[in-house]
Amino acid sequence: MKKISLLGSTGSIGCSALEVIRRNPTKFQIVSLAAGRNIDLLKKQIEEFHPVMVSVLEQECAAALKKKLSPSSGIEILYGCEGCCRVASVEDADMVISAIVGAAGLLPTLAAIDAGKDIALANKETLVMAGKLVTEKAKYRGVTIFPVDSEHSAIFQCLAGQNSKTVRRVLLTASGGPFYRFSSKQLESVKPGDALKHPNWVMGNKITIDSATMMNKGLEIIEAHWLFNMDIERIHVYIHPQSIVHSMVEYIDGSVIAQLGIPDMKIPIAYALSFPERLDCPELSLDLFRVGKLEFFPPDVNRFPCLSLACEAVRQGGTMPVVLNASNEVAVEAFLAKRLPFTRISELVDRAMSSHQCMTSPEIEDILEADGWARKETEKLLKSMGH
Ligand SMILES: NC(=O)C1=CN([C@@H]2O[C@H](COP(=O)(O)OP(=O)(O)OC[C@H]3O[C@@H](n4cnc5c(N)ncnc54)[C@H](OP(=O)(O)O)[C@@H]3O)[C@@H](O)[C@H]2O)C=CC1
Ligand SMILES: CC(=O)[C@@H](O)[C@H](O)COP(=O)(O)O
Ligand SMILES: [Mn+2]
Repeated sequence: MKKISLLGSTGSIGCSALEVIRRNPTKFQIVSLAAGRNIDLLKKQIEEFHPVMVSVLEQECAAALKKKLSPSSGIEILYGCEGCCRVASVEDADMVISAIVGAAGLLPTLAAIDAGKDIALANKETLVMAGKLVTEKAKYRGVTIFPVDSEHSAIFQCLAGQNSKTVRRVLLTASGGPFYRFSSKQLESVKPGDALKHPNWVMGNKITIDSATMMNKGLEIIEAHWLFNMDIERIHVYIHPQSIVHSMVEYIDGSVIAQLGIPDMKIPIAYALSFPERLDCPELSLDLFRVGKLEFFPPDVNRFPCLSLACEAVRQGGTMPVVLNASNEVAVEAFLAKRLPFTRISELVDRAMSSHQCMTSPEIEDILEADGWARKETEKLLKSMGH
């Protein structure tokens, strides 16, 4: 029985992970949960999975949750980043699923690694912000990071333990989002409601907007760079509107190995939880006759500049990817709040990166400082741009 701590239990990945666990009660057991503010859903999860410890975003949420639960539940209720880090390092857990959205996922994931837990990693921002630190720490602690992100799970499966020296390149697939056929002019007037309609995946709001700007693919290039120790020049993005081929690996002999499946996150989650075994999921079946065609196109970095910004951030290294990520988080929130036009998301990130004094080889304190600086700077730029 694998004991699991789940961070971000009330989110899209969190709920899919609980569905996998629900269907495999003899294989997995939840020991702790962390969420943000959705205490109604968290209460239901507590009553079903009986964790010994939970954490929520703020003290008020913890107090409200305590009132809703039976006094005899005996559960420990914590809050804030500290509470989340305790959930992530709870003694009993073998594995931590890191599925909080954004930079808030970094410290709890590091706490889990420090405590020697294997990680099922959905929170790509962790590797974008602190890839060097996280991978080095994981190696030192003997911790394995299993990718949950669908493309990285695909690459992991295509690599099948092979030495990366035998790999010529990685073909990272992207749906292109809802606007991949839009002209620059059309992109100027897209609204949050349009951008939140991903053609193939049902996901949280932040990653859905990132898919629409293609910043998601930029973040995923950085994620693949750290997970598979691969230069970004060997990571090539392919627009694949069907989201059936989740990524491919080309070997030095010319063989290309792909992983295919329906677009359902339960597949990569199940693999990360059960590796090296595979779980029986009869309902998750791919009918290629129904899919009919699989198409591949090159990305257009002129209409989707976030891809180039992400590559530039890795090339500069140090704290630049931290700024890319933080500035993007602020810009996405501003777009969702209808403060910022869609096409200005990339412009804002670009401007924040341009005004950053990049620091090489940052420690965790430097990373957090750069994150805070970028958030303030982006807010300042937003105002100076009249938003
Ligand atoms: N959704 C998907 O299919 C995929 C997601 N990912 C990645 O996985 C991560 C999660 O994405 P997704 O599930 O879509 O996001 P959601 O927005 O659906 O869920 C986010 C989760 O994080 C919690 N949360 C947010 N902020 C905090 C905080 N400060 N402290 C503690 N908990 C917090 C939320 O709590 P609450 O709702 O209670 O406030 C919620 O449980 C992201 O990094 C994303 O890029 C990667 C591949 C696919
Ligand atoms: C499900 C998943 O892994 C997402 O990251 C997804 O790939 C987003 O789709 P895009 O390819 O449109 O970014
Ligand atoms: Mn992905």
